[in-house]
Amino acid sequence: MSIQTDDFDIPAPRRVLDAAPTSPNEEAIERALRPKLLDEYVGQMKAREQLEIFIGAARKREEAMDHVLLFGPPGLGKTTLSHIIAAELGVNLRQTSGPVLEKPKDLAAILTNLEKNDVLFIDEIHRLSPVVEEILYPALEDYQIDIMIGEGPAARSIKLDLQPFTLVGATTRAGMLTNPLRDRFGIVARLEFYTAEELQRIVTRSAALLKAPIDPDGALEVARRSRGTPRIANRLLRRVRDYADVKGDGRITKTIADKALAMLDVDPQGFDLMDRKLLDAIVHRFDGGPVGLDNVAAAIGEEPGTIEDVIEPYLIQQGYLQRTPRGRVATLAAFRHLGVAPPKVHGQLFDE
Ligand SMILES: Nc1ncnc2c1ncn2[C@@H]1O[C@H](COP(=O)(O)OP(=O)(O)OP(=O)(O)O)[C@@H](O)[C@H]1O
Ligand SMILES: [Mg+2]
Repeated sequence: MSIQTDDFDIPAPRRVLDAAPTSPNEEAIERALRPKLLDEYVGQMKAREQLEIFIGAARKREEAMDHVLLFGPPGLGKTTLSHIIAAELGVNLRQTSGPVLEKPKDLAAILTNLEKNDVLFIDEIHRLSPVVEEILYPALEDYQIDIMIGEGPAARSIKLDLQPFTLVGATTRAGMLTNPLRDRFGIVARLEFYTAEELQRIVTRSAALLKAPIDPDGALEVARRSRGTPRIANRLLRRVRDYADVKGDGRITKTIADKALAMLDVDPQGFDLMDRKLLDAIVHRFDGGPVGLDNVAAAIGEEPGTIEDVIEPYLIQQGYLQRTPRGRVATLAAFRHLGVAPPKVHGQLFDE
């Protein structure tokens, strides 16, 4: 990638449409762009409506809110929402993640330090180890934990009371949560991909924060090509701003956005090389499918987990790909997108 970026000391990301943060620098910028209150949080009406009610009720009763599970593809605003929940409740947020909590005592230390009605945010909660998960159950249910004191024959278990608290768990893979854990969340919110209009609002807001002048059409162009994902929208905005500064007068117009995004290999559908590679493999190498996940993964040299969590969800939501019991199937839209004539006999899979 040859354009100048504001994080030029760090290698260019492998994928400009990567839904995960691509550098520590980017995480810092994200924090600055993160909405702080529910009112500034764009879209996700369903999740927001639910949360507004539960937050309001908890505040009124001065109680801890019920535990919340947030799930959805990366970059849709799970971490942002967890911060907002704590801010709206007017309590502290303690943040940790599944893989960081190696031993029960790691979690016990955090739990016993929580103050009344605090929010504990556990990111990647599907990666909690079973022994850690075990001590979470009574904590969630009765605000109590059992901890072991001493070792060997002298070891004994004691019960400790905790302050009431709210667990906010985030995951990209709700299917990987154990049933007992999933059952302990009173509020389950699934985050959806954003519409172009919602992303346009996010881009416009971010541009204002970055002091980058932008036309509504320019913002919409960035929005349309961001795979329905705010993190990507904010990243593309920064790249487009660089382009506007170097090749134009700094203003982000539709034309500038178009040119910058074409240079970044983001096509008008918002697909990037990885998306096209996946569709291409299914269409050309597997005749449109059905093909098993592992086979496509091997064909394009990508982890099956990445395909499943990061690449596929958007293609499925946009109607370019279907997950069937027999494997992945490219739709007519995918054939058209690649400019390939669909197979003649295509049965009901191609109902549109
Ligand atoms: N609803 C929203 N309105 C405005 N900006 C948003 C919204 N959701 C997310 N963002 C922006 O997108 C960025 C990424 O969001 P966030 O870090 O919350 O995603 P995430 O779902 O936690 O991703 P991951 O799965 O990788 O942890 C944030 O920095 C924020 O600026
Ligand atoms: Mg996150």
